[in-house]
Amino acid sequence: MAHHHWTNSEMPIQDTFTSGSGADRHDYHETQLEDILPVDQVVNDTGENLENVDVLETEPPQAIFQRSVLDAFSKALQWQTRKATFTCGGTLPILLTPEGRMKSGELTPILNERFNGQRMMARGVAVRWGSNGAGSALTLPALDAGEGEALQRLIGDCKPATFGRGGEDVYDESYRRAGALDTKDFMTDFCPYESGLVSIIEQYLLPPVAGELEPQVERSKIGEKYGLTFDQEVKIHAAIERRARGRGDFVNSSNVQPCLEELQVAPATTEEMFSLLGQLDKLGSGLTEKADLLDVLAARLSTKAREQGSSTPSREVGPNDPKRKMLSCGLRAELYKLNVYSGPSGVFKAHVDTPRSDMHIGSLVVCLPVPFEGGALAVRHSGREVVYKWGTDKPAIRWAAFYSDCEHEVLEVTSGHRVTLTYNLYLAPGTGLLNGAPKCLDPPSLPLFGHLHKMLAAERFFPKGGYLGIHLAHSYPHTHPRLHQFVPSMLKGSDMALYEVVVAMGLAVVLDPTDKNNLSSEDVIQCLEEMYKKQRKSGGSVTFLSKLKEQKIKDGDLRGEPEYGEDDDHFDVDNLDNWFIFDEDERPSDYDSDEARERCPPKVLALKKRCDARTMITWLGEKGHTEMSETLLAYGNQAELRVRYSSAALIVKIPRWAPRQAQFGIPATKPIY
Ligand SMILES: O=C(O)CCC(=O)C(=O)O
Ligand SMILES: [Fe+2]
Repeated sequence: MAHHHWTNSEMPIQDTFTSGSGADRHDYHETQLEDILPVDQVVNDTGENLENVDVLETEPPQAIFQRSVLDAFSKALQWQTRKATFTCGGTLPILLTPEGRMKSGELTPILNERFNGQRMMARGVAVRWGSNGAGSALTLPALDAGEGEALQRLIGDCKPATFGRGGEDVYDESYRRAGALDTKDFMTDFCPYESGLVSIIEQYLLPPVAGELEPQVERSKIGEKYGLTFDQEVKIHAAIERRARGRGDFVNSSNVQPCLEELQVAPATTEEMFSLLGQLDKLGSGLTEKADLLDVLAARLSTKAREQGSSTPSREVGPNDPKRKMLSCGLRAELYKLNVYSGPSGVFKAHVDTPRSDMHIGSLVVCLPVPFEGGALAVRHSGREVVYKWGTDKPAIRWAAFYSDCEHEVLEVTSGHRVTLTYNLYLAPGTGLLNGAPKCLDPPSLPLFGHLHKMLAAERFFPKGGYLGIHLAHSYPHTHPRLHQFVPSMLKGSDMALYEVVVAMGLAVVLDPTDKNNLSSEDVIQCLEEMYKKQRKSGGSVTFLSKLKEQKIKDGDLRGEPEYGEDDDHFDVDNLDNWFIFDEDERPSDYDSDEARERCPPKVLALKKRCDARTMITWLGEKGHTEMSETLLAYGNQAELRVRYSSAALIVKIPRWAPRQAQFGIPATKPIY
């Protein structure tokens, strides 16, 4: 077969421009709207399937249909991000000029604009392979006969591609007919970060909280009612569900005790246990309602947690803790293989990729600009399918990413060569892998470090110590109703730099959301003081980060309480004294005292505490976003998706001069690093 390669005349520039906006951009098959709806929610135009006759009388069928479609859609957005978007893909057009490929760095903004803002590759993709002294190089798209020959060589140098079956790598042409190179045998200058692919995939495939990649537990009101953490709620549901199989709304009463024991909330005495069992199964029918059991378990678990107070298990996030997943907000793409599927019968039948670790969440396939026919990539999840048809007749890089548990398949390549790079996608702490990961960044190199160091080394700067509140420059979005704690790994740009510097200095710091009244959490000062004490005791900042994390995730954050001031609407913060029923001279020094509790509504006390905390803090900078912007996608009165942007501040404890002198008291003339 004569090798096909692109020439400049075949590929005029104008053509390249139009290829991105025409039909060619949508040549993958998109899921129909009906596919999104659970079967029982698909309603025909006449509304015949609807049970609710009342609605039928007052609303035209069309409106009912529309509403149910939108309802289902917004539900999907809310709870099933994971299912609604299981894959995404796109095109990176390669710009060819009459002179051939452009050199890197020659793209102009005008060209970008003409291309609908879509990113373009101005240069080809280079691949180098072969052993020492016998290496070859190739740039794709292949523009002349020489490059065409090099491509043939690359294909010839690939090894037959195996795949995993029954725990071992096997070669079976009826299942996979392809060639492959290992990462140790080739190099490429294609970079999924540089081209913007990783950011795009992060945006589409990473849910707001990566913990949602875990199987979803239907949210119950119970968690909120009893102030349970997410983990506690999951445990309760799991304990009950495991014993309720096939019994609808009930569990066998004989299962109540095992549930209580599993959650370590069983009554201490037999009498108590009997009374509890009697309470749950009043009729002695042998069946207990799930809802009742849920309530009892939740109540007992929450009481127990309260009794144990601050001695609850550490919330530290270790390297193997599943919470690490929740705190991840970035992706890392790791090059895995170069694959070649050649016509007429290159194929990889339906399979699921082997998970490489528990942080492995998906795969990225990048199809290099080599012409071929057939060879579509089909990706499936929950009975839905997206087919990427990439038979490239234009020099472009096509790509697709999908979750690990998606079945996928490369349909038969009928002619040409389908050359792909595959990447494993891993959850990572955040853009740039800054926080928590071994750092390549040296905080003293940040200009801020010098500034802050100078301040701390001056005796006249807070000689008696104090608290510094620094408003963050960016605001941070939250879409999860409960898991909206701030984590350092979310921080962007200058905020991240500030945080890194403060931590590197060994200062006690709290990352705290501020509400619309500009108030911090009520225990922010207490939290800083505890942290400072612990640091002094341990004699340094080595364990500092994990300590911070431990304290930062507070129960309130996990409880889904309206943390950001919604509830404070009833209180006029400036005139709080109207609510505060003590006289000036008889104010209790301790808000937690019994006296204070007796005479003040708890909300007022908490608010007062926050107001007072505020006056103890010296504030720097402007509050980033003065109001919470809320995007509300609501239809009817139930399902809604909210994105909240919240401001936050870093609150730093400045130690008194004496301890500070020991730490920072170097002469101002001496260079800092
Ligand atoms: O090359 C492709 O399109 C995908 C290959 C694949 O599924 C794999 O390597 O696991
Ligand atoms: Fe695969």
